[in-house]
Amino acid sequence: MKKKFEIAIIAHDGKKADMVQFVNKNKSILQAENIIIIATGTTGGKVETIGIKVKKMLSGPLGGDAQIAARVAEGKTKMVLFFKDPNSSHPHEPDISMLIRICDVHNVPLATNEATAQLLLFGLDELK
Ligand SMILES: O=C(CO)COP(=O)(O)O
Repeated sequence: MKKKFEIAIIAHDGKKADMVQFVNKNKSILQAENIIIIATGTTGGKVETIGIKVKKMLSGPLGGDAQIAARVAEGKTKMVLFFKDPNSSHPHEPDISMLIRICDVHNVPLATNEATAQLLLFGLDELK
């Protein structure tokens, strides 16, 4: 558990409060010294308010999901925790689909809801 392990967190507007709560709940796991957290812009800004260090990408609609997809493709991001809102539509849906596809192409663990995200964090030691 010494090698750097980059985790991306992303939340749609309707799920941002859940994400902040989730990150807070999992602080002890996420603040391990080798874990780097990156996020889409607005999600990252919210998570920073609880004292978590986050490297912020662009906001989702401006290309943040696409930037994270590129990092997955390059082998930099090793896990994606994405709290999608299934009840809202997004102008950047093509970027969201691209991110999901790229995770599948590169066999990178991707959670699209909180329950799965929790299981992935509990399984983190298996992956590192
Ligand atoms: O739109 C998003 C994911 O598709 C999230 O982006 P923000 O965190 O910038 O709101």
